[in-house]
Amino acid sequence: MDERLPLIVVTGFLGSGKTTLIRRFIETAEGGDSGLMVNEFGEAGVDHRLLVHASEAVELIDGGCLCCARRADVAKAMHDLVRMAKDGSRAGGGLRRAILETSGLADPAPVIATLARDPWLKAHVRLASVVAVVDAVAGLRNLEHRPEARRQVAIADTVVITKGDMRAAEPTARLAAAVRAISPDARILDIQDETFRLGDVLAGRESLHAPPSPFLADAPDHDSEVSSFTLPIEGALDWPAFTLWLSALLHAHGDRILRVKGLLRTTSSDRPLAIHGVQHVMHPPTHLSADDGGPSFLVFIARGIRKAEIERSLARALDLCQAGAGMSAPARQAAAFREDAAPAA
Ligand SMILES: Nc1nc2c(ncn2[C@@H]2O[C@H](COP(=O)(O)OP(=O)(O)OP(=O)(O)O)[C@@H](O)[C@H]2O)c(=O)[nH]1
Repeated sequence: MDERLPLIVVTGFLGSGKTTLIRRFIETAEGGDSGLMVNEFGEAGVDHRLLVHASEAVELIDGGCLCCARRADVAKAMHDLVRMAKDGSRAGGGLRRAILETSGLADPAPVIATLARDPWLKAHVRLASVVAVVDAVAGLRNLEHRPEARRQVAIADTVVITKGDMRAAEPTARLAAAVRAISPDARILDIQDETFRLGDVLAGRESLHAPPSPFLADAPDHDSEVSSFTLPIEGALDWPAFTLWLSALLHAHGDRILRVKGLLRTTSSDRPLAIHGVQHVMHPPTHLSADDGGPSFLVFIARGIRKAEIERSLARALDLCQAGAGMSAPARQAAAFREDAAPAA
């Protein structure tokens, strides 16, 4: 019997639903004994703080994209989880699997190749599955326009389609055809399907994956115009004004704002809110189960938009609202941002 710790790599484009899928699994009886490694593209980790509420064994690999600078950090996090699995030091017993969530812009192939090259890890870890998450709202566009999204699907043995419940969702058959064109052998599952079981995807019971071919392990060619910045937020935000501003901003500029997320203290709740915007869509916010005392901030991953411009636009929107300029002021402010932010021709 193979005694090595199963590793499940979960990849997928920005905002496709990776953390949500993992979180749902680790909250089940079957998924509780999972060790997690989370890599985020931005400077500040949001997923990590969301997952830490559900699992004790979470390693954050922050401050950069996994496929470039952080491979040594993944190897170290993996070492830690293997030790935890073996010595049973974790309250509640040892770990039965490790799950690695890559950043939404990562090419998972170099990381997998790194793990395969480390003799100690090779002896202790078995790559059980590479799961790519594709969302039914932005997925087709991402597969068409984003090389990172295509690479993530190309290396996956399992592709999970999310967000089929949303009004703007594309039909599953169209998504499946786009996935098959890239990865003809991948198993394609839709979380809306009543036969869908999280354990079939994330439990790592069997090894599905063939090792990635060496050419996939070449250095990825990132879109150098994509950058990430963090806006620290002092005090409690005026929630109605903020949501109007953010919805209008995504509506007008979602083609350049690939992802926005954050943990915020607001006037509407005594617990921090996790907010998620994915391109043009703002998802409903969720509450952290308690205030963990961590900082309040917004993270943007965007193309051709500067931090100072967003900062100015938000500050003006909130000021206008405080000055009693009416609730449409924040939205007007966000929409007007197009002229402010348009890159010089
Ligand atoms: N309606 C709906 N919303 C979903 C589904 N899956 C995820 N979401 C929402 O989509 C938003 C982004 O989900 P995440 O799980 O944070 O996505 P992610 O891929 O981890 O994001 P990054 O780590 O930033 O790349 C959140 O608001 C989720 O609640 C789904 O199947 N249906």
